[in-house]
Amino acid sequence: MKVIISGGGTGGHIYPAIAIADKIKKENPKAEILFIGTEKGLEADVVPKAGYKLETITVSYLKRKISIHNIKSAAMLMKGLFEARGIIKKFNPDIVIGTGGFVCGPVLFIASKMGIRTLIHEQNVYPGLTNKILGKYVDRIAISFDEAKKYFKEKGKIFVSGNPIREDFLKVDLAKANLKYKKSDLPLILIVGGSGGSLSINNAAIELIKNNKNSYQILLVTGKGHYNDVINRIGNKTSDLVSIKPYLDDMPLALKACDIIVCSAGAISISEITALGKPSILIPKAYTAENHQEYNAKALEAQGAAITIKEKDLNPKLLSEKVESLLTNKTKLKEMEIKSSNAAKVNALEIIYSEMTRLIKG
Ligand SMILES: CC(=O)N[C@H]1[C@@H](OP(=O)(O)OP(=O)(O)OC[C@H]2O[C@@H](n3ccc(=O)[nH]c3=O)[C@H](O)[C@@H]2O)O[C@H](CO)[C@@H](O)[C@@H]1O
Repeated sequence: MKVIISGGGTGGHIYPAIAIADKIKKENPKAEILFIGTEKGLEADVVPKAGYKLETITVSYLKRKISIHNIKSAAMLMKGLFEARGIIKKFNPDIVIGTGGFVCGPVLFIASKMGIRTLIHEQNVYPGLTNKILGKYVDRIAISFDEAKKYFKEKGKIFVSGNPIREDFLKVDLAKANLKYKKSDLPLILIVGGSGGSLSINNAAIELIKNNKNSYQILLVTGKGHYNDVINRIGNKTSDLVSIKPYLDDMPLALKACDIIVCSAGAISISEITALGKPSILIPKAYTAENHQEYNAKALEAQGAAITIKEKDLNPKLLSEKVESLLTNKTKLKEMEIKSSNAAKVNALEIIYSEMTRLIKG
């Protein structure tokens, strides 16, 4: 079996792609897998580290309105289409899978025109622009939430899979996780603003760190682009109970070790949080397309597994109150853990794998 997988830009698109690749390899160790991404996206770092070959193409994002930017992007798109065609022709895959991000546009479009089987996966309730356009051309559309159905015209191609997450999250060892991330018996608060970090979450976390009365540990993951600024602003106003990292390559260990996670509301982060049954304080990023992170967060809050703070309401005092009120109410924390586990959907990989094999055979 030969498979091309394309997905890029942010972790929310790349990690589902890696999870699908790992599943294919597990079921079919002889399968050949090639990733197509861009040089600048997070995939350029993460995909080779996961042990997969990555080819890159030229790509630029489209704005949702007509603009000069879009004319330039169209020229780059033509180049990207040409490059994608060359890579696909040479590799000769049985199927091409897309997990979102602009890079998927030319790859999946040209693959469909070349008569190759195609499948896309959408992680959010509100689909990304690339996937909405691709819906017309691909053979199958995997969605994670029933509500996403209404945004695609091609109803007959849709199936609900849920979000695929890396198997490491499902088999992570607690003792190993604690050894790596817990420095004492105090509760651990993991703070992370998705794969790119979040300025407003970092701002609130800096104050939390400066004012921490040594009642809990903090692991702040800033995002690579924010790290130096955060370190400069905190200076020496920190303690042994605080750890600050730009990015974690072993998120399953950190998530397993934490008692509460404070996080933006990306769809893949939420799937990982529920897979490990963690209570969360979710701060949806306000500028995401159609405010989709707020929908993600509200859905989990409605199930009693999370507390949501809107980005515009976020301040260090409010965050600190929410963290402390959870830590002092063990019954509520336990309840949230159970409800978080109940919200988990962990068979997405089986569903996607069986659909893709059916598609290849058919
Ligand atoms: C700003 C924006 O538009 N973000 C979108 C993007 O987000 P983003 O990439 O932030 O998405 P998520 O929060 O869903 O996923 C982040 C992924 O990166 C991993 N991770 C993160 C930090 C780290 O240090 N190490 C690490 O491994 C997480 O474990 C997770 O697998 O894609 C998601 C899925 O389409 C969307 O729901 C998000 O709204």
